[in-house]
Amino acid sequence: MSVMPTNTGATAPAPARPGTPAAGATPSALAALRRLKPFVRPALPRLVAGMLSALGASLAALAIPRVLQRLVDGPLAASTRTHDTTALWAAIAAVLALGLAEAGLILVRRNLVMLPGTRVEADMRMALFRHLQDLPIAFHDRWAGGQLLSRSMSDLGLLRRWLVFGLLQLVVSCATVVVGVTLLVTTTGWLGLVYLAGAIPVTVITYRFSRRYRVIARRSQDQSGDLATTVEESVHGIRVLKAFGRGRDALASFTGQAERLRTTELAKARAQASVNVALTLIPELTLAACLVLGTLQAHHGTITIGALTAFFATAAVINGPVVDLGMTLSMTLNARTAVDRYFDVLTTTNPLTDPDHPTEPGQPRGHVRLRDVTFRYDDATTPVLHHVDLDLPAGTTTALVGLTGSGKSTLAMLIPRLYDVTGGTVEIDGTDVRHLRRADVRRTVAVAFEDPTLFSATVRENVLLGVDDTLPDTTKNERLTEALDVAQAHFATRLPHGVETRIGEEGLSLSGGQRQRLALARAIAAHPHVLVLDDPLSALDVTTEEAVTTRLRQTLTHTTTLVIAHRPSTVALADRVAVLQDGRITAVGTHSQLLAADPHYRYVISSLEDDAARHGVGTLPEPDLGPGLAGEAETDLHDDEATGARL
Ligand SMILES: Nc1ncnc2c1ncn2[C@@H]1O[C@H](COP(=O)(O)OP(=O)(O)OP(=O)(O)O)[C@@H](O)[C@H]1O
Repeated sequence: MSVMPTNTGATAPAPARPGTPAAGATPSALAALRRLKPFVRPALPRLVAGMLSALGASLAALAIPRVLQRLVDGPLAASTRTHDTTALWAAIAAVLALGLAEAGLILVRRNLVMLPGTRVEADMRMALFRHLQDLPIAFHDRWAGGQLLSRSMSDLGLLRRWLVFGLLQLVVSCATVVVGVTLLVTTTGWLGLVYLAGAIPVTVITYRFSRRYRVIARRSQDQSGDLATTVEESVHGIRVLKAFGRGRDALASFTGQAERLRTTELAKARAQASVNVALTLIPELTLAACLVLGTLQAHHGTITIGALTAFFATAAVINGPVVDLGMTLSMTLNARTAVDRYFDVLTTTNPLTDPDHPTEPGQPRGHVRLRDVTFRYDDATTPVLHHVDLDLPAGTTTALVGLTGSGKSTLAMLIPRLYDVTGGTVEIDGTDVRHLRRADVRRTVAVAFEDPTLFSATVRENVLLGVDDTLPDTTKNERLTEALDVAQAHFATRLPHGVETRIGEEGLSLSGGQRQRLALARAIAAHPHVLVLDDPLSALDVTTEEAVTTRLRQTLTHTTTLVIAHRPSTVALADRVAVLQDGRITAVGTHSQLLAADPHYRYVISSLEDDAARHGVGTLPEPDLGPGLAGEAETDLHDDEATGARL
């Protein structure tokens, strides 16, 4: 059994992932180039100067055969009679000067294009990262991390190499071939036309190659992205794979993907090799035909020996770019695929944007209201939340309780507008969150998730992530100390460098409970008016949880808090409890009221208690249910169990 994802892109042309056009649907090469304009424009002067240097170098190379022709037909022929070598030395000096000019111009070209190439790459990378930060969670739900990684790293690397080398090579090669062939045709007539005839098969072959190679290049770059995703997921989930002894499966799956990529790379190399053979053979065969014709012409005196020498010297200069055309073309097609893949992401529009005319937030109080809220995930057919009405008065703490999959986390994510509702409204202090700037909403609402993400940064930087940068250091320090204290994260001060200790990638060097407490501290340090806690204490032991709960209760007096409770003891934080059942709020009240009146709540709490008892973590003290109610709860539990609705 394979535990690793199998990516369809490995065997077929680019799969039509959401937001990923298939290879055939990509824009024309010219349109693809036009998309680069905003990034390339600042670098254009240097790129053009580099291109002119390269053209100059190429013209110098093409001028050498002309000098040779004059040398052979003039001074060289004369010197055999007069023994005067002055003109010979002058011609040698001219060839040397042209050779030096060519080398110098190549050096200038390299220096000119290196800087703008790296600039364009860096700018495009930053633009992509900025866009990824801006795109909503719904986008990130759909896109695999490895695909985004390969687009921002290897694709942009390909593009840079093409800009600093491939593009110039392409332009210079075309110019060299056009100027060279024109020279051949105008100076040698029929001989030049025979050489030009070689262009017909070259054009047909390169056209076919381009069509074929484009598809393979897209497949290869998509497969690299899939492979990067697999590496990322398996490194991320290395503990699970090891714990379940699934290393071999992971390796087998990875090997399969790597093999498919290898097959694609081989197909690429084969396509390139066959075009290279053709592009080497055709000019050579053409030259052989020209040699026969040229020799005959020289024999009949219709062409001078100097002109024939110049013809072959010029043809040798043209042959270089023609032979390299396969490589230049494949570089261009790889870059074009990279551009397509890059813009697949960059042109993904963000439906979750700031309004054109945002409402200016007044003095925030933290009153949250969900009115008739319905929500459906993009890729789902049915809504997760149905006509949810929930009022969270300012300064109150509400626990959200429900069976697994009932939609608690989804509801919580609507408050900071991580998703937009599909129906109804989420309001903060009477204003629809969609009418506020996202920055204003996120300044008002802080979130701590069950699965805490910590960044490769110091404890201080992680905890102060949501704190206004412009605040004075003393205020920031106070916030840090208070947040660590409330979250019972005092361990942070005992780390080797205290709060300045860098914590490993995603905080992996810390325990689950320690990471959770730092994530909680981060939410508290932001001093939000609304705090959303998605089961933030699940990894804590009973004693620590109790200490955190006590401190939170003291601190949250002025904060509107919605806490998702997976453990009965977390419910103790709340003034009141809202019950979510299959995406509907079915009851709101105090813990005791609900225990007394709501069978589903009793079932949920009893399930949570079972779960907590199994894991040896906190339960709520038994409230006075009154005669008969405890038994009722038990009956309901059995009823629910009978229907299979088990937590
Ligand atoms: N990104 C997503 N795309 C599509 N469906 C999703 C997505 N996230 C969650 N769901 C679905 O929405 C439903 C509610 O999920 P949600 O995570 O909100 O439930 P929950 O009550 O928080 O569950 P739990 O207690 O297990 O955390 C589930 O059926 C889930 O499969």
